[in-house]
Amino acid sequence: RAETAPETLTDGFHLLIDALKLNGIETIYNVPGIPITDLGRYAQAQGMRVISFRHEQHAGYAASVAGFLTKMPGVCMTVSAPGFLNGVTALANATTNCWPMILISGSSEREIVDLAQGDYEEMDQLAMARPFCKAAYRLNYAQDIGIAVARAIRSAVSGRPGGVYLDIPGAMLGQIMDGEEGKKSLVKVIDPAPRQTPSKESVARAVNVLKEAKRPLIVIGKGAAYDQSDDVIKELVEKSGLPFLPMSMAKGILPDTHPQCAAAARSLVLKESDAVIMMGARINWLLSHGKGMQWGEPGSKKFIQIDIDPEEMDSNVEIAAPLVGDVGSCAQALIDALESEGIAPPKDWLDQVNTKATANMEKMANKLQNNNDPMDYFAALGVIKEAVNKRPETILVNEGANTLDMCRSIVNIHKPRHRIDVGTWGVMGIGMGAAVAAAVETGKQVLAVEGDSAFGFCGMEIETICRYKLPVCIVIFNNNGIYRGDGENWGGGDDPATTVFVEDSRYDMMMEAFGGVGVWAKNPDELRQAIEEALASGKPTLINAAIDPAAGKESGNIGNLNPSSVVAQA
Ligand SMILES: Cc1ncc(Cc2csc(CCOP(=O)(O)OP(=O)(O)O)c2C)c(N)n1
Ligand SMILES: [Mg+2]
Repeated sequence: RAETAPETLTDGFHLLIDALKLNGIETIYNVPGIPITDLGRYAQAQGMRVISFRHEQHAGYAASVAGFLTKMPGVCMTVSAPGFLNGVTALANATTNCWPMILISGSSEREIVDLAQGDYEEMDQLAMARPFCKAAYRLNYAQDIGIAVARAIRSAVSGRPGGVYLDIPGAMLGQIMDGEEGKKSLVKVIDPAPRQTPSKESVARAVNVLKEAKRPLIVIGKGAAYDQSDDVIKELVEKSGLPFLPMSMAKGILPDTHPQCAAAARSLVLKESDAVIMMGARINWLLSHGKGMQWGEPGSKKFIQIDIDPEEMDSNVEIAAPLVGDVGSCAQALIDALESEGIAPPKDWLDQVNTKATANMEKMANKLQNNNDPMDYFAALGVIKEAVNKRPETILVNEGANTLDMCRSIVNIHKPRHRIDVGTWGVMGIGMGAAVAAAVETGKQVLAVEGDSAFGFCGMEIETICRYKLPVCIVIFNNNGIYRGDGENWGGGDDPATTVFVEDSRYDMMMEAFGGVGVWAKNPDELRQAIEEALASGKPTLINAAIDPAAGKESGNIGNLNPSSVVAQA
């Protein structure tokens, strides 16, 4: 009797993994649990990297940062209901930052959810996800997995990137189908984020604005960093001769030490410029909505805005020349048009900016060299600055208030996408997920500069960092409290409710508990030594840098966003 070949079968578990791998997705950031634990095991068995965290919010932050770094959607996988909800913060943050990620959550069967019959971790997750993401899909049948994953990838990366939710009821994973049929059902996405070129008229309009400008400026946003058109952006900046102002996560597309970098003369260029090219940068709260005294007289400048989303135009201020398209295509179109128009670089203006920037940098340099005891932010950041200048390949992760604001303006970045921070929302707790993703996706050394309060949002993930032996050096700026230590209650007195932080918390001992290197650094020399050893060894390290609790300002540079009470002042 001829042996009949055993029928090859596949199932939802394996089709989902095959669909992700077919589209070049090799990593899953997750917290295992019912009903997705086996999905993670099978993914590992099929050669995927499955990085398991202690909390889904940080797995989600890692997935979103992976999206920012790779232009492919980072994948976060969670259990139902509470695990899903923990992931939604990261999904919403990804959508706000325009970073591509896919949150895949196990869920309950529809017939139980729709009759609210009280399933294990029951929730109508698809409905809950919709307000916080770009697109949300549910998979009911294994044969739809190919097209669903394709749609999720395309939704995440096409146009303005963002978060996508994919709901997978547990039973669907167990559905079987013929192996060959299964293979045929898979879809490899073709050109998921097509280049979008601006119209000729829009380019001509922008060039006309630049022709009349005496003091033009380019503001480069994280959307430009995401686009990975680094060479074209550099060419546009250098051929046009314009000063450029990099937003926080756009630092490094051109090095902060570039002669046209206006970061150290930010107030001058925002106030005095008469034409501003916004390149992948939204005119939102981070730029005071384009209004107020920092922008000079109302109506004193014309905006050219490069954005992939036409609806971003006029969101806050009138845009004289909208350029709709991806950053690379728009920058190239401007280079070609400027060349044919022969517009001369604004030399006097650039000299004026340079003079101001140089003077400001000299003033700052003097502040960085101090041995105040206790150590202050300036001295500690002077050490961080040196370390990154010495190893420009290091990826800097940064969060906090003073720790964030001062690090952003003091520590130079020399390479694109080598600074990852709190993004558009200013979210605390992004640090450890970002550090894991940066290390996993790039293989590079990561230096995470954390406020002590910010670290508190994600500190348990140091166990994840140690478990995977990732090259991450965490420096906690420990001023014993949120914002500026806790002057009013510092030392706490007797009432524990008013003592926000323990004086001299020993975060370094936490790291030792998980097999990492822990150091308590109380002055710049100890900090320098500890960082040097960590970056040389690549070992997971946590340096607890003691910072003067009286240093810094409440809420760093954004205290003015706080509402004030008239009654309280009465
Ligand atoms: C999820 C979330 N919850 C609260 C907040 C509000 C906040 C902004 S900055 C910050 C902590 C600042 O203290 P830290 O010690 O990190 O830094 P430093 O000034 O150097 O002492 C908080 C709590 C935000 N942004 N996100
Ligand atoms: Mg603090």
